[in-house]
Amino acid sequence: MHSSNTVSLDAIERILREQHSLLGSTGLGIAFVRQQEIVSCNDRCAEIFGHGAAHEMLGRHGASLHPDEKTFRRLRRRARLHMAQGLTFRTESQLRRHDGALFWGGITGRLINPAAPGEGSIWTLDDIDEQRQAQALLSTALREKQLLFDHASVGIIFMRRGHLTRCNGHFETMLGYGPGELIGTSARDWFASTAEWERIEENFTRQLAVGLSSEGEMMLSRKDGGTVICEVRCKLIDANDPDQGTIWITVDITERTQAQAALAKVHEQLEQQVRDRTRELSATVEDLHREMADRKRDQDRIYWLAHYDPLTGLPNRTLLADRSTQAIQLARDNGTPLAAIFLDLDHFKHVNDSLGHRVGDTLLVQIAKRLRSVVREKDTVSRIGGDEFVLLLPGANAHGAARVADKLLEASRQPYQIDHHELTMAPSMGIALYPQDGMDFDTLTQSADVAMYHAKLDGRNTFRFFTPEMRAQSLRALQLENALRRALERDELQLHYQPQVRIRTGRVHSVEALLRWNHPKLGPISPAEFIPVAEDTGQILQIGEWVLRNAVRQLKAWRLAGLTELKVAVNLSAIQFHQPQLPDLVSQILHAAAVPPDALELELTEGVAVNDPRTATETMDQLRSRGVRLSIDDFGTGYSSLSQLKRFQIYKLKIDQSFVQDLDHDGNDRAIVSAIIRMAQALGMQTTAEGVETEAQLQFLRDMGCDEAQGYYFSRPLPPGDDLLQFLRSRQAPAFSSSRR
Ligand SMILES: Nc1nc2c(ncn2[C@@H]2O[C@@H]3COP(=O)(O)O[C@H]4[C@@H](O)[C@H](n5cnc6c(=O)[nH]c(N)nc65)O[C@@H]4COP(=O)(O)O[C@H]3[C@H]2O)c(=O)[nH]1
Repeated sequence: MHSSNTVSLDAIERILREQHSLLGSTGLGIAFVRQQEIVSCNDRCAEIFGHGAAHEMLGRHGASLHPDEKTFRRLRRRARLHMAQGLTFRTESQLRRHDGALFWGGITGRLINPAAPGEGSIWTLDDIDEQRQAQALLSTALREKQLLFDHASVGIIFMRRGHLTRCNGHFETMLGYGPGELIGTSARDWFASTAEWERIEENFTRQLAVGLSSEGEMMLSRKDGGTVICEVRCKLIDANDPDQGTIWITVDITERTQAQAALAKVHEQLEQQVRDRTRELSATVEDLHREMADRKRDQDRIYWLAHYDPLTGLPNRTLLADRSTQAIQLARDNGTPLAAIFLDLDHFKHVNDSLGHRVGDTLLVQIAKRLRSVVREKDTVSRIGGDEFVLLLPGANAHGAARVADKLLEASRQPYQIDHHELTMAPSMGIALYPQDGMDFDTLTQSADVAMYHAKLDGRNTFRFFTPEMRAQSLRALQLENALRRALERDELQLHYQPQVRIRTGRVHSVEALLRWNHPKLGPISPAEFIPVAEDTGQILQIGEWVLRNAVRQLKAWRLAGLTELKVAVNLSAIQFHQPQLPDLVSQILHAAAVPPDALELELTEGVAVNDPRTATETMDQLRSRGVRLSIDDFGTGYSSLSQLKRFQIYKLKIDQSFVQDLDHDGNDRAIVSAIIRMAQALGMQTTAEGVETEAQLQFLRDMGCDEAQGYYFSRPLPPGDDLLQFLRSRQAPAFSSSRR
């Protein structure tokens, strides 16, 4: 062997060792294959296929390294085509390990000598199973991501430097753009306004600067101009590199916002309704409270009015009745005494009539206070009428009640000062004791009332204890008083007229009006009986006015019927006479009936001037100056002085019938009557004798020179009917004979 052409054995061995270590140190598996079997391989190759050592691989058929025969042949066909051209065949294919498990391998194959394929091929193998699995995972993840991206029900956009770099279909649809149309657009293009964009940009920039994701709502503009309200969540793609841009997840909340707005509106409306309703309710509740308070106040007021006297604030009759009933029960249960005092103010009416109601009211209030101050706390002082009070004294016996009555009399002596008036007001009191004078409220107060009436009869300004005898006497007076209250309104009063006959001529110049009262149950009641009652209660004023009016009206009728010179005489009570307005009233009545004043004669009793001659004179002057004539009735029974008679310029004296009655057999009466007639003549006054019943009486009177006579001898007092008219006509005074004297 030539040394230059021959390779020494050592050299070959060295080369082989080098190749062996080269094959052993590479990370790739390397195998020589001839006739589809492995003839040589390195350890890595054995390791990849799951063998412990390379020699275990030797002789293995290529097909056993592939998943199946079919795969192996397909790969072999492809490799042969390639390698036959001297090219390296590369592929990735699944292979089978020794334990049967499949794995991915990266394979390259090359023929050792393309010109002689039978020399075999050399294959390298890389275990890329993990890499393939990672790739598979990656592509799955990417696919899933894309799916998510494409089908997400939220808009997803990627922004970089204010421009949209990518977005999903949902976002495009949301804004009404076609696929890809938004790529590259500026956010300003699809923000509802520049201001809105700047607001969002500033917000997001601020929040992203501190590494937070940013959230907010924004208003975008659709391609067709509509507005979309979005909820946005924005995040930097790479927190360390803001240049990478941001990803925005957007949710169209237009409908939700609108629904919320609508809901809020409905809610607000509802709340408004609730507020309105609440306001209405509280107003109603307030009204209700007010109404309840009003009602309570009204009820209290009604109760008060029903139980108290509004003027003095003292309990009224109702409350007195309640308290009396309770006190009576207590007295009965405990066997303790009880007294009631009925108190009536003497002549209180005069104060009212002369000084007016205001003074009268003030006086009553002061009196009420004084009464209260005299009695004890547990006693009741009540006002049951104009000037009537009842004091209920639990625990008081006769002695105690008398003491209280004394104290009341004592207290009443102190004058009351009202304006510039100094007034004294004396009480008349009646005392009734439980149980002897009354077992119940009504009887007890009635007894006290009766006793009071007797205190009045006994001269007033005093008190009397009730006695059973009083009741019988007073009952009639009380009955009359009550009945009299309704007499006028029930038209029970009537006037009868009694002619006054001129003795010399027998003619009638005037008639006297005499009041008649025919009560439906009590029958005819004499004025002598009921006039004092009417005077006592003050009813005389009303009645007296009625008498005046009717008498004058009747006179007018007679005058129109031809009795042109007839006059009428009307009785006037002292109480009427003390009315300051009497002269005006008389004038007004005469004027209304168109009757001349000298056709009216007012009959006064002697007593009218006794108490207050000055005022009486004034009233008489006034009446006379108006032309009215005045006469003194029942002359001889009172205490008229001659000087008074002169001063009063009385027109006529009427001789009381008590003197006339006994003229026949009583020398005294004859003397009195003749003296009266002479005196009257001396003073220039007319005389009329009352109660003339006989011719003898008339004769005497005629002889004495009496001017007129009146009595049953001529006529009883008659109602103004035909009989009377006939009588008057038959004795009509001739017009020429009429004179003032
Ligand atoms: N026995 C007897 N009596 C005769 C005779 N002629 C007349 N009389 C009665 O004598 C009374 C006369 O009236 P008087 O002295 O003014 O007395 C009256 C008068 O003071 C008063 N009176 C009557 N009417 C009124 C009135 O309208 N106002 C006022 N204030 N008092 C009146 O009542 C008193 C009684 O009146 P009367 O019962 O009508 O009684 C009348 C009359 O009916 C007679 O021949 N014999």
